[in-house]
Amino acid sequence: MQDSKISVSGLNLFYGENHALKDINIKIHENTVMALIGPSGCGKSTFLKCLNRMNDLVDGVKVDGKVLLDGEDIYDPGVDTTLLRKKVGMVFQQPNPFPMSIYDNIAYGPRIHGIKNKSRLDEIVENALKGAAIFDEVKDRLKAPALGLSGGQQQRLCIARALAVEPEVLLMDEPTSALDPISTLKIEELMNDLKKRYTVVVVTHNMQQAARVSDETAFFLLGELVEADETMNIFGHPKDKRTEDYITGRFG
Ligand SMILES: Nc1ncnc2c1ncn2[C@@H]1O[C@H](COP(=O)(O)OP(=O)(O)OP(=O)(O)O)[C@@H](O)[C@H]1O
Repeated sequence: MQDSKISVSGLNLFYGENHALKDINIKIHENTVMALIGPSGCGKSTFLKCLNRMNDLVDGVKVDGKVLLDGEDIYDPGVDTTLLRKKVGMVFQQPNPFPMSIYDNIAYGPRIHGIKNKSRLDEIVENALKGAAIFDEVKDRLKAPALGLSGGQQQRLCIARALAVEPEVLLMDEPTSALDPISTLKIEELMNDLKKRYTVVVVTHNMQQAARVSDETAFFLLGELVEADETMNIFGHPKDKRTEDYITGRFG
């Protein structure tokens, strides 16, 4: 098995009095896709957002424990969260392109990080769009508004936008739940490709999707991580009865 890209130990998160994540310990390996599954409200999105400190933006949140990215604790007080979120990019459930051109959506992040040179930006935009398997569909209308794309195209554009700042980890929060089956398939194929260069962590409600796209799966229940293992073991030979009950549809 590959090295751990992310190593989480003793992670607890409270939203006020609500103990939403309870003593989570897990390793996420480099160049793999990890799926997070579990019933609604079990803490999947909360856990995902701990990996780039997006929860810091919520009032009244308290986090303790360690989240190591390449061995460095991302919760150390000295960590620059802007740089952290550059390394650990995120794609959300609803495609959320900015109300600007396709080109400017992708160039936005690199420009913020100081890249001004036109030919360098052109190159970044092209590579990011290619990396998200959407370049051929948009190459003749880069100056057109991003909001004119279909939902599935918008989501791949958002993936391209995340790739443009050269992340190492890509977090995806139910990235296909607002999409039709064909767009979903495209994103699933893309995930398989993305793991060659990035480490991907994806929240999904769709267990077939978890089985199709991921190398490892983590099952959460009521804020606890019940088990995490290779996907074929989780779906074929789960160790915990609760995992078996969930994947066989007995609850959730
Ligand atoms: N911003 C917030 N403020 C307060 N409580 C929150 C917040 N976000 C989530 N919670 C609570 O934390 C718990 C875990 O929620 P979370 O969204 O992580 O679950 P989830 O497994 O991703 O659910 P779903 O599958 O429905 O998206 C829930 O009890 C939820 O109500």
